[in-house]
Amino acid sequence: MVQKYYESDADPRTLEDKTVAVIGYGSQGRGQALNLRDSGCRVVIGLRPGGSWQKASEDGFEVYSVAEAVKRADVIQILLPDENQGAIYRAEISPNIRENACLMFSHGFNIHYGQIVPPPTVDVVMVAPKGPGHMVRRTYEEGKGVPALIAVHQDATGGAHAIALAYARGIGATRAVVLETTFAEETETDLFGEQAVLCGGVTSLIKAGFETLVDAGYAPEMAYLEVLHEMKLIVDLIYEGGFTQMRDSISNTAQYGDLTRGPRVIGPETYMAMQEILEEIQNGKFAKEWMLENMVNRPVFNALTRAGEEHLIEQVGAEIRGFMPQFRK
Ligand SMILES: NC(=O)C1=CN([C@@H]2O[C@H](COP(=O)(O)OP(=O)(O)OC[C@H]3O[C@@H](n4cnc5c(N)ncnc54)[C@H](OP(=O)(O)O)[C@@H]3O)[C@@H](O)[C@H]2O)C=CC1
Ligand SMILES: CC[C@](O)(C(C)=O)C(=O)O
Ligand SMILES: [Mg+2]
Ligand SMILES: [Mg+2]
Repeated sequence: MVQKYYESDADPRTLEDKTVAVIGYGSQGRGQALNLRDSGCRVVIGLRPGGSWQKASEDGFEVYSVAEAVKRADVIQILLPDENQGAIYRAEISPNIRENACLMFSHGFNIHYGQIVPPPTVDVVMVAPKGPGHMVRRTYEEGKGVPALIAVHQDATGGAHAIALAYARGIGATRAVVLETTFAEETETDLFGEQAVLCGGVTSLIKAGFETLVDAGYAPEMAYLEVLHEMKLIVDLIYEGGFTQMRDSISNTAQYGDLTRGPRVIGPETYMAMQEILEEIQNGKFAKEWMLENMVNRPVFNALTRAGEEHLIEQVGAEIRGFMPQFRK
C-alpha cells in the first residue's frame, strides 16, 4: 500500500526558522508561494527581470535574481520550465547553493533523466501537486487542498522527509492527501498521464468527436456544445463520485451507449499506442526528443501549437463562451 499523509502527520515548525526560495513565479510558482506565505512561511522569489518579476513584486514578495535568492535560502523550490532547469541550475543555482540546503522540485524530470546532478551535501526532495498551479491556489483559498506526491532522492541532513511534508502542508496538500513516491514513479506516471489521458488523450478525443460531427454536416456550434462544453459536466460527476455516480446521473440510453460503444472508440489500438507512449517515457526517448526540440527552437512545438489555436473548435468555442456569463472575466 502507498504511504499516505494527512494534516497531523506534518510539523509546520520544520520550516519555522527557514527561508524558502521559490524559483519561478508562473503557474506553480505563484500558487505555491502565495499558499506558503499564507501558511506563515518566509518566502522569497528568484527570477529574471520581466513579467513574472513584476507580478511577484505586485503580490508583495521580495524578488531577487535566481543566484541571490538561492544564496538566501534553506529550501529552494525549482518551479522553472522543465526544459530550462538544467541550464539555470548550472549557471545560477549550483554555484550558490548552501551546504545542507534542501533542493526541491514539483516534477522529477530533471533528476530522473540526469539533467541535474546535485552535490551529495544537499537534500533533494519533491513535492508535486497533482493539479494545475492556479487550482493549487484557488483550492487553498477555499480552505481545501490539492493532493500532492512527495519523494526523497537524497537525504544529506537526515531531515529531508520532514521538510517535504512540512512544505506539502504549507501549500495546503495535507488538507487533501499526500502520497509517498519516488522521482522515477512520479516522472513516468505524470508524463504518461498528461500525454495519453489528461491533455493529449482528452484533446484528441474531443477533436475527433467534433470533426466527425462537423464532417457529417452538423453545425459546429452543436458539435462544440456536445463534445467539449458538456465534457466538463460529465467529468465533474466522475471526479466527485466515480464512473458509478456519473452513470447514475445520465439516462439509461446514454449508459447503454457508454458501456457498449465506448470500448469501440478506445479499443486494442489505443491500448497499444498507450503502451508505446509509456515505453518511450520509461526508456528516455521522449525526454531526449523534448530536450533536442528545445535546442533547435521548438519547430514542432510551435507549428502544432499554432495549428491547435487555429482549429475551428477554438473559434466556435470563443464565440459561444462569449455569450455565457460564467466565462466573462
Ligand atoms: N503547470 C502546472 O500546473 C504544473 C507544473 N509542474 C511542474 O512545475 C514546474 C514549473 O512549471 P510551471 O509552473 O508550469 O512553469 P511556468 O512556465 O508557468 O513558469 C515558469 C516560471 O519560470 C520563470 N523563468 C523562465 N525562465 C527563467 C530564467 N531563465 N530565469 C528565471 N526565471 C525564469 C518564468 O518567468 P518569466 O515570466 O520571466 O518567463 C516563470 O515565472 C515544472 O517542473 C513543471 O513540470 C508540476 C505540476 C503541475
Ligand atoms: C496535466 C499536466 C501537468 O502534469 C499537471 C498540471 O499536473 C503539467 O505538467 O502541467
Ligand atoms: Mg501533472
Ligand atoms: Mg506534468
